[in-house]
This record gives sequence, structure tokens and C-alpha cells, in this order.
Amino acid sequence: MKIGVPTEIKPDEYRVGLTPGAVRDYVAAGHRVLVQTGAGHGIGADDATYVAAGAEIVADAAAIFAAADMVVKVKEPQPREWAMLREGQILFTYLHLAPDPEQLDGLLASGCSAIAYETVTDRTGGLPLLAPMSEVAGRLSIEAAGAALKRHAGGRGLLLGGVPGVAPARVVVLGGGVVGTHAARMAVGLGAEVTIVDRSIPRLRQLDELFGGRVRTRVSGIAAIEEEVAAADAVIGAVLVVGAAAPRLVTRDMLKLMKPRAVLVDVAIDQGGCFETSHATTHADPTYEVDGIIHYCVANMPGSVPLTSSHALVNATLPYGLALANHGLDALATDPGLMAGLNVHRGRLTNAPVGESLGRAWVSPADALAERA
Ligand SMILES: NC(=O)C1=CN([C@@H]2O[C@H](COP(=O)(O)OP(=O)(O)OC[C@H]3O[C@@H](n4cnc5c(N)ncnc54)[C@H](O)[C@@H]3O)[C@@H](O)[C@H]2O)C=CC1
Ligand SMILES: CC(=O)C(=O)O
Ligand SMILES: [Mg+2]
Repeated sequence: MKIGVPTEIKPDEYRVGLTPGAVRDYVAAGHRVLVQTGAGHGIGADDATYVAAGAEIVADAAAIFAAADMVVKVKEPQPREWAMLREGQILFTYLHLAPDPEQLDGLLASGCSAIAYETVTDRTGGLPLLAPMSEVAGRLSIEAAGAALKRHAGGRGLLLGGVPGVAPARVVVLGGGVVGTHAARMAVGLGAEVTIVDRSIPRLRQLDELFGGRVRTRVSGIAAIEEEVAAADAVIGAVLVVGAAAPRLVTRDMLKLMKPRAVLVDVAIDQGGCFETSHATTHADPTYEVDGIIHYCVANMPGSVPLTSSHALVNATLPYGLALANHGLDALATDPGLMAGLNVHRGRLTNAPVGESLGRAWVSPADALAERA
């Protein structure tokens, strides 16, 4: 199979879909890998390094999309990329379709088969291709909160950990999954007072054990969220309902209860955001203010640490990518977790939560594959 790796074009996105190390594995398995010139710039891997790994360098994205049987990316395709996808081609990348009907229409019109990293599942129901970036984003979320809390940045002027004799900041984490756990770990490490809110009581039990009583835990609900948000200096939005638009847990009215210049970091913004007042921002201009509350809503947080992130992502995607390269879409039939990743196939939407979030018709991936092989 011909594997295409275009340069990422989302603003301030420095990750790359395949590292030179991963290229070696594809080439060793008998595949050709076409890499756009400069695609590895953000991780310090120049064209010569990719060539040494066995890749062929291609001048532009159009040539990659024209030649590749499978395009391997990081971020959701941008409008000029939808236009280059075609029938029979596999797209393997993050998609985050629930808040993005225009992208869905672009993918449906292309006829491609699009597999979303964020809906691939493993045997335990975990999200193996989302988890590494959630680890990164969870850790970064506390750095973002700490930066936004600084007075010159518009925040309350508070140090997350305080100092002896002065109370630390109160950090509330909504959602105790991968992002939430890694955010809590960083916040606890810095000495902040941390509360994790989740709708799953078994998950809260695990977190209580994991942190040895060093975090407070609360069951999610309107009253609990209102109380916690009112007391918080920083709130990290880290909830997920797989594939679906994020639940809007913090309403605009709740902002009025908050301390002036407190900070909201909406990591869940890639699924539409869990604060009513969230809209996506960029690394170049990451924050804005609503009713005196600072919002940070960067949808590609791991893109700012591409060396860590590209390697962590490719470590996880490589076995799945190789299975697709070796067997094409037949790889889905033998791995129900990879089947769950199929969001679009030859003009059909194949993910139920995306369909329900957007009010669109959908069919199961297996039915779509059987109907339109
Ligand atoms: N902005 C960015 O750059 C990045 C964003 N993300 C996003 O972060 C979000 C979280 O991802 P993960 O931690 O991997 O998901 P996860 O599935 O590991 O954890 C989500 C948690 O949210 C909880 N939850 C769901 N509904 C809830 C509710 N109503 N109240 C309280 N808790 C609720 C679940 O029980 C679960 O524990 C996702 O939207 C993901 O795409 C991940 C990486 C990078
Ligand atoms: C998961 C995601 O949105 C990212 O890594 O950018
Ligand atoms: Mg997006």
C-alpha cells in the first residue's frame, strides 16, 4: 500500500502523522511511504532523515493525496484537504466530527473511508489512540491554567501552589478520565487543592485510591458543579461521552457565581466544549474573557509539544496503521475496536453518537462495509 503523510496545516500544529522510526516499520512490512517535504520540521526530522528511514519525499499535499491509498495525519482534515480526499482512500487521523458538520459533509462528499483515532476502542473499552494525547493535554492544562491565572495575563494573580502561610489555588477538574487524571496529578504535584468531579462513582473510587486521599472527589450533578465552580480559581473541562458532543456542564449563569478573573480551561473543546461560553482558540491567541472569567480553549493543545506528542501518538497508532496497510479495511472485521473507529465510509456516516449529536442518519460500520465494499 502507498501511505501518504502530509504536513499538518492547522494553525500552530507541529506534530506529524508518522515519525521516521514508524516509517521504517511500514517500509519493512513492504509498503511505500510518501512524506510531504518539511512534514517533520516540527519534530526536528528533516527530509533526509525520512529518506534514510525509507520514505519518498513529495513536493506538495496534492501529490500525496493523489497517490496515497491511506493518508495518515494528526488533526482533522481542513477544508482544502477534504477537497483532495477521494473514493476508496483511507483517512486515518483525529476527526472530532460531533461539533463539526461542515467537515462531516466534506468527508461524506469525498467518498473516503475515515477512521477517527478518538473513537477506536480497546478490549477494556478504553480509547487507545486518544489516551496519549489526553495524557499530554491533561498535563498541559495545568500549565495553561497557571499561566492564565497570572495577573498580567488577565487572571486572579494567584500561584497554583501558594506558599507556606498562604493558601494554594483551588483547581476543579470536571471529568476524571485520562485528561482529568493527568491534570490532577500535575495540580497535586504543584501543591494546589484539587477536586475531581465525575459521573462515575466507580471511577471516583479508583481516583480516591490512586491519589491516596490527596484529592477531593464529587459525583457530577448541577448542584455539585455549581458549588465547586463557585469556589474554584481554575476549572479544567475534561469530560467525554465517546464520539458525542461534550455535555455543557458549566452554563453562562454559573460564571456569575465565580470569583472574578478565575480561569476555565476547556480541554473538551475538540468535542465542542463543556462550558456554554467556550469557543475554540489557537496557541497564538489562546485566551479570551467572558463576564470577567478567563477562557482557554485550544483544540490542539498537544501540537505545542510536538516532540513528546508525535512520538506518543505514533507509539499508539503504529500497530493499527500497519494492520490497515497490510489488510486494508478487512482489518476492521478482525478488530471490533478498530471497527468502532470508522466514522465515514463511501458517503455514509457510520458513528451513532456523531449522528445523534448532529441529527444525521447513520448506519453501523459493519453494515456500511457490507453494503459498499
Ligand atoms: N484540546 C485538546 O488539545 C485535547 C482534547 N482532548 C479531549 O479531552 C476530552 C477528555 O478526554 P479523555 O480524558 O481522554 O476522556 P476519558 O473518556 O478518559 O474521560 C472522560 C471522563 O468524563 C466523564 N464524564 C462524562 N460525562 C460526564 C459528566 N456529565 N460529568 C462528569 N464527568 C463526566 C467520564 O465518566 C470519564 O471519566 C475529550 O473531549 C478529548 O477529545 C484530548 C486531548 C487533546
Ligand atoms: C485529541 C486532539 O484533539 C489532539 O491531540 O489535538
Ligand atoms: Mg477540531
